[in-house]
Amino acid sequence: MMRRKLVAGNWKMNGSLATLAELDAIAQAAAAAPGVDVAIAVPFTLIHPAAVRAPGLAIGAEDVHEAESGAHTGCVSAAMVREAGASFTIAGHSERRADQGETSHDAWAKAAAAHRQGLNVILCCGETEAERDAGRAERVVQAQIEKSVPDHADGRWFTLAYEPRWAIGTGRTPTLDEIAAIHAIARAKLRHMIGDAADGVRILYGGSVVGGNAGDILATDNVDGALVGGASLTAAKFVPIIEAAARI
Ligand SMILES: O=C(CO)COP(=O)(O)O
Repeated sequence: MMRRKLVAGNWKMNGSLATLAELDAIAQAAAAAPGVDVAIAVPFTLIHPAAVRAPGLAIGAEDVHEAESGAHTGCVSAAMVREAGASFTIAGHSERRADQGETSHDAWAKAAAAHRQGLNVILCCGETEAERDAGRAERVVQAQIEKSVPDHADGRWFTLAYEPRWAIGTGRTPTLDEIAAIHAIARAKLRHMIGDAADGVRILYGGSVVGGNAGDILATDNVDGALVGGASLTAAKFVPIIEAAARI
């Protein structure tokens, strides 16, 4: 099955109204790459101005609360980010697992809540360095997928991102064979859970993706795109990744 490549940025807790100017050149590059989908998740406060500034890009949230509304001080619902202009959200990012103690079950509940509001979802999984060193990477990822992928997930709204924690922000990446191995296992696990719909689900790789390694990573079996942190913050770094995807 042919899956369109998706290059997604994740600004994390970075960016400001001033840096939204980066979106202009990113939107231009996206328009010049009609075969590639381009998306950027930004802090809640930037969703609306980003969506207004770059209507040609998919703008998303980095997290949503699992409840629809209520007494959850400081939290933001899927309906709120959708109203602000988000078309998708990330769920289960490893930084939220580490910093906020989120579990795979939480990620599942957030993904389901986002889908109920019509948002697309990029759900993250990935092992720690200790888990990889102990030879447990495959089992950890399988267990995370088992617990966090909603039953009715399909490629129209659901994307999986494999982000080994030790590769995030470190400049270190797994080998292409290691990436291919985890992505194949993730695809098989999805197939076991959601059947043929698994063939339509994009599986992104994330962790130290930059212009220089994007071409090789994006050409790896079962890698349908990238989830990019640091290199998504400026057009100068992000556009070469979009261009690499367009050449595949
Ligand atoms: O966590 C990531 C994207 O969600 C990856 O971050 P870096 O690209 O900065 O390693």
